[in-house]
Amino acid sequence: MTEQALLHLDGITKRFGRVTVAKDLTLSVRPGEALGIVGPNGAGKSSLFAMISGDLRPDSGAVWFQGRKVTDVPPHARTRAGIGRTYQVPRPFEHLTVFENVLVCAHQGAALKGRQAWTHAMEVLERTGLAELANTPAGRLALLQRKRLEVARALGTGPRLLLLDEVAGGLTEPEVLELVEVVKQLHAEGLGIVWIEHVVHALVEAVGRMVCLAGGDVIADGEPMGVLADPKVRELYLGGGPETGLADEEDRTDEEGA
Ligand SMILES: Nc1ncnc2c1ncn2[C@@H]1O[C@H](COP(=O)(O)OP(=O)(O)OP(=O)(O)O)[C@@H](O)[C@H]1O
Repeated sequence: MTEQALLHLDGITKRFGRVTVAKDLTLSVRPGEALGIVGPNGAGKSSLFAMISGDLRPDSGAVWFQGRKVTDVPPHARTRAGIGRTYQVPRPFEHLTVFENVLVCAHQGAALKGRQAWTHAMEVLERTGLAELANTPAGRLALLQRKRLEVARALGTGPRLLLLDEVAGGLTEPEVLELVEVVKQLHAEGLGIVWIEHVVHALVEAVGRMVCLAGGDVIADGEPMGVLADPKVRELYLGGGPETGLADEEDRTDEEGA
């Protein structure tokens, strides 16, 4: 199982004082799979990404990537190994151009040099719809472009696994749909994707499997509409949670209000 998985989290536990963000959590992602993660605020979703990327060390348990135990491997080495991530708040080099931002990631993350790095960076800008903005300083980008650049910077590192942390947050509906198309295309190209998102209908469009986290553990795992229909998910996440944009969720609210 571990050998076949792209990513395998084996019984990881992480506590911040009294707050448990992961409780003996086990989860696998297959090569080329697109997995969506939902869960209430503070469920431990971003902390999970931090433990996968190496920004945070679990108290116990192990992180495996492509059959190799990486629990003690530092973040930059995990990036080189093929784990690329975005951050909830985009962090580009504001004074560098869009192209230069991705080029830095190609150099540092993918270890590419010279023309190879240049070509790779341009390809990434094409794939993320940023080619026309290549010479624009990152600090001048609107939100959608900043989100796209965040994805482009992660792709610049040449990942096998792409971790997307709330990249649809704050976007308009047409912008969300544009982003979904980018993610679907990346998945079609064979990239493994794990996407944390509160804009649930975007996830439903883009992923084949969904996991709901609550209290540091997986409370549902399976086909997206099945997970969203799970009574535990409805109670712990959708009940008082954010807008999902899903028709049946609106129906449910109407029924409750009737
Ligand atoms: N470095 C830290 N030190 C102390 N507490 C932390 C730290 N990082 C996260 N936490 C706490 O852990 C809990 C889980 O945070 P996390 O950001 O992982 O949740 P989340 O599911 O991503 O939430 P959201 O959906 O709001 O982004 C929160 O209560 C948070 O305050």
